[in-house]
Amino acid sequence: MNFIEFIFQDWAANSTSAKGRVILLLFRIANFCTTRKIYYYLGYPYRIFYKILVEWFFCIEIPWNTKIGRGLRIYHGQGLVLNSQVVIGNYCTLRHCTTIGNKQLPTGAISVSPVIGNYVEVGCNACIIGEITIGDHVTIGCGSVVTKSMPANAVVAGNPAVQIKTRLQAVEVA
Ligand SMILES: CC(C)(COP(=O)(O)OP(=O)(O)OC[C@H]1O[C@@H](n2cnc3c(N)ncnc32)[C@H](O)[C@@H]1OP(=O)(O)O)[C@@H](O)C(=O)NCCC(=O)NCCS
Ligand SMILES: CC(=O)OC[C@H](N)C(=O)O
Repeated sequence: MNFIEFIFQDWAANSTSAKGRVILLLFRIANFCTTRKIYYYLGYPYRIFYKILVEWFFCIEIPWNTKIGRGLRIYHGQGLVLNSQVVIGNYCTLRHCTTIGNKQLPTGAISVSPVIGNYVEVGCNACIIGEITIGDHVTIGCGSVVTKSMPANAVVAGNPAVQIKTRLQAVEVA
């Protein structure tokens, strides 16, 4: 992927959200610094600019080096906080007031962060924390607190979040 393809890889997915497009364009320019060591050094001033603009003014924290697949969609573009160790697959959707990150373990150590599959849809006000895996095509309901791994195609909701149905069942009912 060349630079232009790299920085516009989320553009089409955010066709209904100019703000989502701008935030992810700014992120991908910073994220490009992960692709070669020379860009890590050359991109340092830009990463400071990115951090100040996106964290302080847009109130979105997506660390520059977070591993995120193509086609991420951000709806509503506020109050979103990701840990840099989070891994997100292709074509996922994140909404406002959502946190994805680590937790403190009983030993006092800090856990690793979630690994999220492809085509995962996250409702608003969700917290997804700890060493867990979210399978492909999972839907996470609004207000969910997800602390356990979830299988592919699950629709999960609640605090603590549990599987309430599969995505196929959700489609059959609709
Ligand atoms: C999780 C979700 C996808 C499920 O949708 P659905 O398949 O239509 O589910 P249903 O409405 O049939 O609900 C099934 C059960 O789960 C419960 N439930 C649904 N969403 C829930 C949620 N977010 N938290 C807790 N319980 C939830 C319902 O109350 C219902 O319980 P019941 O069987 O005791 O009556 C949806 O409710 C949701 O939360 N979507 C996120 C949307 C969002 O973020 N919108 C904001 C836009 S900005
Ligand atoms: C707040 C709201 O209903 O937003 C709708 C939007 N399409 C979304 O799914 O995020």
